[in-house]
Amino acid sequence: MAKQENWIAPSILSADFAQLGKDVKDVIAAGADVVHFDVMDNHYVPNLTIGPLVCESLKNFMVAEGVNAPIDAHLMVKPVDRIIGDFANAGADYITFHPEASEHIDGSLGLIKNAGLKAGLVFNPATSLTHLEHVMDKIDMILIMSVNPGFGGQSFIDQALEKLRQARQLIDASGRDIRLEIDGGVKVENIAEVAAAGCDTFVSGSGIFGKANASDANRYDTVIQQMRAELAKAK
Ligand SMILES: O=C(CO)[C@H](O)[C@H](O)COP(=O)(O)O
Ligand SMILES: [Fe+2]
Repeated sequence: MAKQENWIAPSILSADFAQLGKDVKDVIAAGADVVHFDVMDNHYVPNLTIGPLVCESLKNFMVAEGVNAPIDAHLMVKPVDRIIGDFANAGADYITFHPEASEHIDGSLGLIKNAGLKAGLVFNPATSLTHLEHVMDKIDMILIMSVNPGFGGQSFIDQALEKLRQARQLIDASGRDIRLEIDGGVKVENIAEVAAAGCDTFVSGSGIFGKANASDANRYDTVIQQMRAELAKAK
């Protein structure tokens, strides 16, 4: 299956939570495609973020303001099953989870698919892609972590590039429309290399919402245009 259109997915982990709706509206208006919504439980990962209530408020705000972008809920929650329905009701469009956080990967994927959402598996730097073997027919997204999950602002782990290439081969062999997403340490400087490895969905938190862009009046337009220009080079 040919690579899908490139999507830039700002991670709201690095947004200003005191003005989350405004930050999301501005970043989508600046040309981003997807809202990457990081959910951390202080158990599966050593950090605590936001849950379904915030997802629902954000979705309602987006609908009211005409902000048209899918919400990509990255669940770093163990066990994951109980919270899946809450995120489906809260307006998430994609739900991805980590194989280590599910007792029955096929069952958890089924909960997401039966709720009418797109489903994906997330692979930490040391997690094998073999978890995909028997569930490729239920997957809409593969998310490769290029940092260990838990925090924004970490450095990109280069081994993720080889994993992206392997995942791209699996997607091509499946003949299905499966998005290949990267998460962690993605910036203007390395996005072209990531795209060349087969990625089509680029999460970036600190690279978009970071300090460098905080004081700029066109703060998100500039960085997203630069990312698009780099992606065009990678074609
Ligand atoms: O899932 C995550 C961390 O677990 C975040 O999505 C990720 O770290 C994005 O932040 P940054 O682009 O700053 O690395
Ligand atoms: Fe994430």
